[in-house]
Amino acid sequence: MAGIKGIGDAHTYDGIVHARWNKPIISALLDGTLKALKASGVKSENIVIQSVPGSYELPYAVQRMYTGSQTQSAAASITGGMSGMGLMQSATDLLGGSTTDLTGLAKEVASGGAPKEGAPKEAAGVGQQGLKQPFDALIAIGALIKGSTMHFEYISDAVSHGLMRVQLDTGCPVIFGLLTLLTEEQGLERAGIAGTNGDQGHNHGEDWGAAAVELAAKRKGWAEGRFVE
Ligand SMILES: Nc1c(NC[C@H](O)[C@H](O)[C@H](O)CO)[nH]c(=O)[nH]c1=O
Ligand SMILES: CC(=O)[C@@H](O)COP(=O)(O)O
Repeated sequence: MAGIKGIGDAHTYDGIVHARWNKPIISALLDGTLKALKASGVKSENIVIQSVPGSYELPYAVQRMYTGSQTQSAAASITGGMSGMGLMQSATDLLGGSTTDLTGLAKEVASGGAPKEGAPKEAAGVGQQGLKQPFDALIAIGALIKGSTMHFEYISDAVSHGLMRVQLDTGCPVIFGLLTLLTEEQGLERAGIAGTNGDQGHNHGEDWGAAAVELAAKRKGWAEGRFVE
């Protein structure tokens, strides 16, 4: 692939779900992810952001988001669009009571950047017209910091396997934006906000956004038997 910039076109739909633990780290990672998506040409209105309490919830959330996007886009193509009905409204109606969990979670406008305190809050902007197609890629973002028990190991292992399972089961790329940290400092460095000025390290969110765009483009090519670099 000649370069990432520009390959995420106006028809690329990305879903992001982030945990709310370790908020400064998550906020920076989310900002970095959005920056990379937009730099590559993905439109803000085609990015849907959801939050969940903690990283353990990430596999379930991406799985349900993808299923919801498939249902939503199928219904939209049948009815010729669901104008006037917001994404989550229609997802709720279509998926019924079994998915009430996600519909109550916080949603943030992609252009608004970092997650704010006090989720849940009402949706605005992103996805209000409904998805015209299922997500091309999903990005799961979380920051696990090791404590003094085995909790960290169990969650890290479960989430890693869960996210892999979702992408292989659904065929939708799921970008692994889970930091498994021994210290908070490691997280600040990997979010690019370490040091006294808060600008040290490398923001891995930028890599995740770029990976999502690349996988979305390659996924489309592979589906048609086109193998380009
Ligand atoms: N300790 C951290 C958690 N813990 C919460 C779990 O992920 C989960 O939400 C809870 O067990 C309910 O199922 N989550 C993180 O993302 N980061 C942590 O450091
Ligand atoms: C990520 C974790 O599981 C961790 O923060 C939990 O801490 P602890 O093992 O001290 O309960």
